[in-house]
Amino acid sequence: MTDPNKKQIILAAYVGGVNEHTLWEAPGAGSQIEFDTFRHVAQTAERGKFDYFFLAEGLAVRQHGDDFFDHDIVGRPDTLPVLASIAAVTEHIGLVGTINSTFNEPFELAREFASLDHLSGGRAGWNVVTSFDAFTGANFRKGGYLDRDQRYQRAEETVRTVKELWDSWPEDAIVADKASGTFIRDASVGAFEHHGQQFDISGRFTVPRSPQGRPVIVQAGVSPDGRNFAAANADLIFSPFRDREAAAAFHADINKRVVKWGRQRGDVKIVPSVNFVLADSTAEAREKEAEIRQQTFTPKTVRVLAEQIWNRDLSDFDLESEIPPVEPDLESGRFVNGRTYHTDRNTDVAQLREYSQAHGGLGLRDVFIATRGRSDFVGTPAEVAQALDDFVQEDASDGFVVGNSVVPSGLDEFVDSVVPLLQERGSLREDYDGTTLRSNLGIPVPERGSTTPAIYA
Ligand SMILES: Cc1cc2nc3c(=O)[nH]c(=O)nc-3n(C[C@H](O)[C@H](O)[C@H](O)COP(=O)(O)O)c2cc1C
Repeated sequence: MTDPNKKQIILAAYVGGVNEHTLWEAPGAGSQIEFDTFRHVAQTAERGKFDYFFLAEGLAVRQHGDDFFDHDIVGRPDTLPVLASIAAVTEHIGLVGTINSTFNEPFELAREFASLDHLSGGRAGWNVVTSFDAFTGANFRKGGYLDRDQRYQRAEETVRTVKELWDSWPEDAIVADKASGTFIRDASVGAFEHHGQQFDISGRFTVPRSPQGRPVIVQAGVSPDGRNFAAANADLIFSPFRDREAAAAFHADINKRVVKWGRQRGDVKIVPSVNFVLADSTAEAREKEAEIRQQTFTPKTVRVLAEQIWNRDLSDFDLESEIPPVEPDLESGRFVNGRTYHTDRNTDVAQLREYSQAHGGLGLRDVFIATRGRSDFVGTPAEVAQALDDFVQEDASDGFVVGNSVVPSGLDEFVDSVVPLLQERGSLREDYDGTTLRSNLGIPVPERGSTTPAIYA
């Protein structure tokens, strides 16, 4: 039974594509691109009454020297066809896709998500990202990679324009009266006009108002600009803050910004990305988690991560037994093409050396195993259910985007063992109460024509 005195936990199932957290060689791991993989995760999540199924987006293949990461190719199919196919084999679960706002036109985005909303009966959501892969822009004729303020300027106007397009059809525009031969009530439906800094467009929008009116808007990005953009424009934030203290600080900060931008506290739900390890006893779960870290940091992965930090070829060094005794290359262009490097390379290397020395001269691989890639919720199902519940009730978040290192079968045990305990605790629905993603999330449909404050205007 849901308990009216408790916050209800939002749950999403995450398929992020293959990266160093995905144990693609594990016995339970399947293809990262075949339909059955996505179907399995989505249907399992729906069995667990999750709010939505969630896909990340990677638009460029990461490169390492002259080599590329084969993982990226087999783990990043295009988001929208996957979600549309999943709409056909699920009934209730929301379908949220990550799409970059720099490289797409509002007209295309509005059409795609409104169409998904129609096909799924009101279950579509768009995770608006601006991307941290600077080299992504090289794939596109227009847009390129923009500075952060420009990226968010474009994101804001893109989202505003998309909402205008979604709102261009009134709910009652289609009459479809066979007797009189009247299909559309008023010949002006769908008319739009937007004249802004980024877009100067006018015409007729081609997709009638969709079941949610406006599909759910999600955001991921944590700079002050990203936070303001989300606070003013989004319904939900996909957050990277999984540590309780950092998550609570982020939750409080976002809610302050939400109020600053004229909305109500709680209008923007925050869901961090988390993973879990379950076993019959705490000790067993910890052992299993340590084993996963051993498997995660394969020699190949360690070398790529190290070369990303050092920004140079490290093939002459034995990373099993030493920390490379060379300094990072601060001058050359990026040796590993992937995520923009945000922290200071010298500081990162100094910290790795310090940890190694403090622990009897560990090699780099063991330092990574000891310090990185820890799972967030480790224990028995009862321990994990309690920890998840406390996290939400104490306002560190409003729910979780749950991922697992084994795709697609990793989610099964969570749904079979943790979900019933959350339901028993009164923090998770026993069945879907709404028919749309918005109604299940408790996020009302904004009034047609309503606007959000413009931060970058
Ligand atoms: C939790 C999280 C997930 C993200 N997922 C994606 C993604 O799937 N694809 C992508 O291109 N960018 C993704 N991003 C990148 C963000 O869109 C953003 O560009 C990046 O965090 C830098 O933004 P910031 O300057 O506001 O921090 C993600 C960011 C976060 C924090």
